[in-house]
Amino acid sequence: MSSISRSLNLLARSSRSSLLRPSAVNPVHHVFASNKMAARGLATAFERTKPHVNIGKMGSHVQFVGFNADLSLLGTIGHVDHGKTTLTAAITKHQASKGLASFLDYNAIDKAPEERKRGITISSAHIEFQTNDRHYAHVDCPGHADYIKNMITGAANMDGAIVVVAASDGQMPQTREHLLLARQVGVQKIVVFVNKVDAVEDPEMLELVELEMRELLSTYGFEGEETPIVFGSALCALEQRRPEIGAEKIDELMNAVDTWIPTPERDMDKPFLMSIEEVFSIPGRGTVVSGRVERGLLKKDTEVEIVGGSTAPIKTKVTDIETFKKTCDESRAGDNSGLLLRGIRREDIRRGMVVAAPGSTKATNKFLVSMYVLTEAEGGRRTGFGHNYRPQVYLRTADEPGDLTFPDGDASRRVQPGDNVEMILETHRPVAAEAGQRFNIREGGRTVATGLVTRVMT
Ligand SMILES: Nc1nc2c(ncn2[C@@H]2O[C@H](COP(=O)(O)OP(=O)(O)OP(=O)(O)O)[C@@H](O)[C@H]2O)c(=O)[nH]1
Ligand SMILES: [Mg+2]
Repeated sequence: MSSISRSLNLLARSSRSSLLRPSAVNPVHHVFASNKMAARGLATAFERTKPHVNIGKMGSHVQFVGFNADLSLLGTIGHVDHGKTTLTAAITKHQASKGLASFLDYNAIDKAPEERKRGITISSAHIEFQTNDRHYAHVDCPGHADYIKNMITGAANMDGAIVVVAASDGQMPQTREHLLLARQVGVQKIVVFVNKVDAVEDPEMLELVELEMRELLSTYGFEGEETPIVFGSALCALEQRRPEIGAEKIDELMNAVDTWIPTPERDMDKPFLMSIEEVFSIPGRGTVVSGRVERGLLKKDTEVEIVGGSTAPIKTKVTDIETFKKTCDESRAGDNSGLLLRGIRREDIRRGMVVAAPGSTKATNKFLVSMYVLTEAEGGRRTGFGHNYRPQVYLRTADEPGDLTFPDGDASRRVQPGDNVEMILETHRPVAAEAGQRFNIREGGRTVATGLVTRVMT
């Protein structure tokens, strides 16, 4: 058995590593995990070993070959009565006329009130449509706390959202609340649909709504200046009247969504990243790091960076790769690999750092995060916590002391088990993480909260 193999065997025996992976610790019931919309997230994990598994599951959607690779998850958000459900129905109707969706009428989307009361808001999510470029799963967002919890703790990331704002009212309290919600569930890109333009006479009113929306988007950390804004009438589109503000505007909206919201990349297509679980020194050869490859592909004799621990990455080259006890020329997403690093001393490397394609990730220690705080029944704390809470943060294989504060600095505020909360997380040493990264907060052997990085702050 070669020396790298020995390291990998040790790795396999160390249950510590896999146990601490966010997905494994997460005791929260994932509604999303059983949902079709999680298909993309799950598929990336399954694809490599069972390439056919998802196709059978698609049922009536078998015609959408490559479903999982390019499925984007979208949501409609916005103030009550501004037209979210009407717009969703109008989109399915318009795309259905091109053979790109099945039409769902308003009532099929707007589920029964008792269902809402029980909080099964996710069941309204079985909306799908295609554009010329993409396949979308769509949620008519309820803005319910359970839903936010599912998005924070679940496997699926929402790729983008359409915020609907009625031209007749302009932005309203829930417009703001839902933008915050979108940020909390990790949405990075938003498209605005200014609805009900049929009910507005004065073009200056539309300009005002646009101005206000751009400002509001920037306030919530979205790209207010560049965000596409489409003016139209969902009702006209649904009733097939006045195509210049109806059907044509749905086309414009679909175009905006296709171009502004990035296509989710498959793990294999992303830049290489492996979070280090173990570090070994092999006499006569050098330092080997091992772990599970999260994304991308690495060939032998390629330059990489070791990121984490400090802000400056360590540049090195991988001179040998071993996967599943065999020396090989490459390592790819899903593999457990050992990588031999040129000219690196063992003491310079620690578990929790990542091996990444040069320039693809940075180490930071300040993040805006969303968290779901576990209840005692879910294994969490009995009592809440407040400003300056200092737990242990588990992010990928990193395990760092952290400091949690409220963005508004309110030292009197407390978070209770069962809450969704937005906080600023500062880790003692910088860690490699991007928006969308999931992590866990633990203290005294229990998981206190599970979270999602929504913005990198430094
Ligand atoms: N004039 C006009 N009315 C519209 C338009 N779009 C929607 N409406 C009307 O606005 C009302 C609310 O529309 P919904 O689609 O239910 O609004 P919603 O945002 O889903 O509302 P909630 O789910 O209750 O938050 C309905 O009476 C719609 O017919 C439009 O383009 N023009
Ligand atoms: Mg609605």
